[in-house]
Amino acid sequence: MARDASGNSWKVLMLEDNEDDALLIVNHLETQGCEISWDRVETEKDLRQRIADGGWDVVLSDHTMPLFDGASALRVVRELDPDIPFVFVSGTLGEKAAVAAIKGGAQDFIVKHDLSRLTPAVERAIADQALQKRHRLAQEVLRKLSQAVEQAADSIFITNREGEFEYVNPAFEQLTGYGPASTHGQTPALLKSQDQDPSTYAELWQTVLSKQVYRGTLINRKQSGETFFEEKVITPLVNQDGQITHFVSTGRDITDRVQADEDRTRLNAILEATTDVVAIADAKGKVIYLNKAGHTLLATALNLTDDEPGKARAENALNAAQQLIQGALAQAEKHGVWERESMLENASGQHIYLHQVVMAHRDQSGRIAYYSTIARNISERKQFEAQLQHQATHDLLTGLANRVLLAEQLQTEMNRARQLKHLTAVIFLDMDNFKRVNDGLGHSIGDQLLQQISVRLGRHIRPNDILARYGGDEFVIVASDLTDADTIPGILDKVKRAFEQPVRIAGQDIFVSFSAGVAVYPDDGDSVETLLRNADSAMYQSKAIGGRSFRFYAPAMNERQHRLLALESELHRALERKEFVLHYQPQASLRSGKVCGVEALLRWNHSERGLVAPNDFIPLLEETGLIDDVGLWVLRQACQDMRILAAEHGHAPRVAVNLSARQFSSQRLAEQVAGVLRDTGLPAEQLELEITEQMLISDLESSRATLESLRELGVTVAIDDFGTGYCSLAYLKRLPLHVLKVDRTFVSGLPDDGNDLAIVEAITLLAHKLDLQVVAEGVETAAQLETLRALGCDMVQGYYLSKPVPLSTLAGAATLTV
Ligand SMILES: Nc1nc2c(ncn2[C@@H]2O[C@H](COP(=O)(O)O[C@H]3[C@@H](O)[C@H](n4cnc5c(=O)[nH]c(N)nc54)O[C@@H]3COP(=O)(O)O)[C@@H](O)[C@H]2O)c(=O)[nH]1
Repeated sequence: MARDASGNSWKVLMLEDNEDDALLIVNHLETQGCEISWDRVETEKDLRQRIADGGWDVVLSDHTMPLFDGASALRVVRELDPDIPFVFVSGTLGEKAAVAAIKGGAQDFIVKHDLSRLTPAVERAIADQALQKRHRLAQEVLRKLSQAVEQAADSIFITNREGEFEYVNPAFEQLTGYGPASTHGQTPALLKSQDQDPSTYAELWQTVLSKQVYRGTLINRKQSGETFFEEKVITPLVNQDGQITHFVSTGRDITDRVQADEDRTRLNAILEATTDVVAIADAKGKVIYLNKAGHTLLATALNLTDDEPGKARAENALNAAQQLIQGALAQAEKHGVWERESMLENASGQHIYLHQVVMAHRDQSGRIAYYSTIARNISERKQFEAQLQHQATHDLLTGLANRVLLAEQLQTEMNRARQLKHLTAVIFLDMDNFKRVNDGLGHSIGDQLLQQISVRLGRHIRPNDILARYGGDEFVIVASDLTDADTIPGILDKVKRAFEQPVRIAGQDIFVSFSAGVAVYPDDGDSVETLLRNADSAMYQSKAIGGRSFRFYAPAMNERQHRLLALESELHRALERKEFVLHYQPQASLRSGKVCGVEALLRWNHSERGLVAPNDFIPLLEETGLIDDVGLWVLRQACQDMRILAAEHGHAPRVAVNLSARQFSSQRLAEQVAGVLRDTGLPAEQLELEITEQMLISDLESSRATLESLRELGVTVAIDDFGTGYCSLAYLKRLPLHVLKVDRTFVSGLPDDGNDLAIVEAITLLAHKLDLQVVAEGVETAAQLETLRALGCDMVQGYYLSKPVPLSTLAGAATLTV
C-alpha cells in the first residue's frame, strides 16, 4: 500500500448506515493523501464482530442511524477496546450530544458537510489515544509495582538524598516495628546497633554515593531493642541529570539462617575435633561425610601411608567408612538406632575394635533422609578386657588354663565326645613330694619348678589335649578323641617318661614324679564336677599306695591295671627264677625233605598258670623294657641249646631267634649278638634273626646299618610274617636279607583259595628273583605242603611237621622228614 508524504495509512472501521456517505468520507481521506483500508458496519452485532477481529486504527461513526445509535456504538467500542480512537462523523450534532460524546470517550466529532478537519482530527485522535494508552499502561505498571512493594515479604524503604525516610512498606514495619509515622523525618540511623562494626556504614555510604548498589549483611536493631541480621541491597536512584535523588533499600531478616550457619559451624568444629569416628550416609547409604577422626582412624586401620596421595587416601578411608556403615543399614532402618561392636583388620593383621551406633534419620513423611554413625575406638578397652579375661581364666604363675577355663573346655570336650561317641580322659596329677621342695629349697625354686613342669608337660601331650593347673602342685590333663581306654596308660607313660630326666633349677637336679588319677567320660561321670572329683579321688588312691603310679576311677580298669602290675612284677622275678624256657619248632627243606632249621619260641613256665604263651606277656615285656634282658636271654639260651645239641648229636640245625622292635632298634644289637656267639661258640652261619616288616620300615636308614653289621658277623636275617605289613619291594632289593617267611594267613587258604595261591606264588617268585629263601609258616596239612612244594617254596614250618617242642624232644623231631 503506497503512502502519502504524511505517511498516513489507516485501517478504518466505519459505522455508517449510508454507503454513499461512507464512500464520501473515504474519498475525502484519500484525497488528503491517506491510504485507507476500511470496512462498514451498521449494526451492533457487526460492530462487536469487527472490533473483536482487531487491528483497527480508528472508528469513524455516524451519530444517528436507523438500526443503531452513535452513543451506544461508542459504549460498545470502549467496552471492547478502550484504546481504539473513536471520532464521530455526523450530519448534525447538537452541543449537548457533542459534550456527551466527548465525555463518553470520543476523541472528536466532525460534521459531514465540512470534512476539512477530518484528517487532522483522525491524526490527533490516533496520537492522543496512543499517549493515553501508554499512560494507562504506565499507571497499571505503577499500580502493580506499588502493590508488589506493599505486599513484599522483604522489607523495603525509600529515602531521599538526605537519607530521610519517604516510604516504608508493611514488611519493614512488621520487621522493625517502625511504621510510616515513627519513621517520618527520621533516617535509617535509627536502625543502627552497637554490634555492627562502624566501618561497615562507611563502606555502605561510599558504595551508594558512588552510585553503586550496596549488598551486605547488617546487624540492625528493632524498635523493641532486639537485634537482627539483615541481608541488605541499597540502590541509589539517579535522575536524568545524573544526580542521586533517592535510595531504595530492600532487606531480609536472615537471623535464623545466620544462627543456623553458626550452629552448623559450631557443630562442624565439634565433629572435626571429636576423637570418635563420625560418618553420614545419604538415604541410599552412600557415605557423604567422614570427619577428621574417621579419616585418621580408618587410614591407620587400613595401613594407608602418608605417601599415598591425599585424594586416594581420603577415598580409601571413605570406602572403609562405607563398609563400616553398610552392614548396619538394614538394622538401623528397622530399629531407628542400632548399636554393635565391629572389628577392622589391617594389612598387618592388627585388630581395631569399634563400638558403633548407627542411626536412621527420617523426614516428616517418615522416609529415610540420611544415616549417621558414631564409632569409638575401643581397642584399648578390648585389650584390657582380654587381659582381664585371660587373668580370670589362666594361672598367673604358669600361664596354663585355671580351674575356670578347665571346666569350660572340659565341658566342650564332653559335648564333642558325646557327639562323636569318643572317650575323654581326665587325668589328675599331683606332684609327689612338692612340699619337700618348697620347704627345703624355698618358694622361689618351688615356683620355678612348677613353671618348668608346666612346660615339660605341655611338650608331652598332644596339641589338642588340655593342660590346666588345678591349684598348688596339681595339674589336670584332658585327653580327648580317645576310642579306646587302653590308650590311657600310654599317655600316662609319656608323662612318666617326660620326667625320667630331673628338672634342673639353680644348679640343682630335682626329680619329679606324680600320683595320678584317671576318670573317663562317659563311664566315670557325665558332668565336669563328677569327672574331676572322681579323677581326684583316684589320684588319692594312687597317693595312698605310695605315689609314682596312677589309678583309674573305674573299678574294672583298676582290676586290669592290677593284673598288669602283678604280671609286671612277676615277669621281673621270672628271669631270676628261671621260669622262661625255649621251645623249638623245626623247619624242613622241601628240596631235601629234611629238617634244616628250628625257630626258638619263648614260653613262660609259670608256677601257677603253667606254660604261658608269648602273646600274653611279650607286649608287657616290651612296654616295661624288660624285653631287653629277656630277649638277650633268649638269644644266649638258643645258641647254648644248639651247642648242646651239636655236642650230643654231632650236629645241630640253624636256629632262628625272634627279635623285638626294641631289640632291633638298639644300637648295641650287633655287639650283643657278637658277644653271645663268642661266649657260646656257635658259628654265626647257624644263627638266624627274625624281624618283622614294621621293624624294618620304621627307620629304614638305621635298619640298613643294623643289617649290614649283622651280615658282617655272618648272621642271616629273615623277614617274619611277610605279606602282612607295608613291605615295599624296593627296600627288599636294597637290604642285606636272606629269608622271607610267608605269613601263615596266606598258607591257611591253600590249596583252594585262589588269592592265597596267587600271593604265595608271587612272593616265592619275587624272593627267588632277589636271591632270598622262602619259608612257609603255619603249614598244617599235607595238601598245603604239596601245594607249597609245587609253588617252589624252599622250606616249611608248621604243626604238620611239628609243634614247638622243648629241647629235650627236639633231637627226635629233628630227624623228621617231609
Ligand atoms: N620277640 C620275641 N618274640 C617271640 C619270641 N618267641 C615267640 N615270639 C613271638 O610270639 C608270637 C607267638 O608265638 P607262639 O605262640 O610261639 O606261636 C608260634 C607258633 O607256635 C605258631 N605256629 C607254628 N606253626 C603253626 C601252625 O601250623 N599253626 C598255628 N596256628 N600256629 C603255628 O606260630 C608262631 C610262630 O610265629 P612266627 O614267629 O611268626 O614264626 C609270634 O609272633 C612269635 O614271633 C621271642 O623269644 N622273642
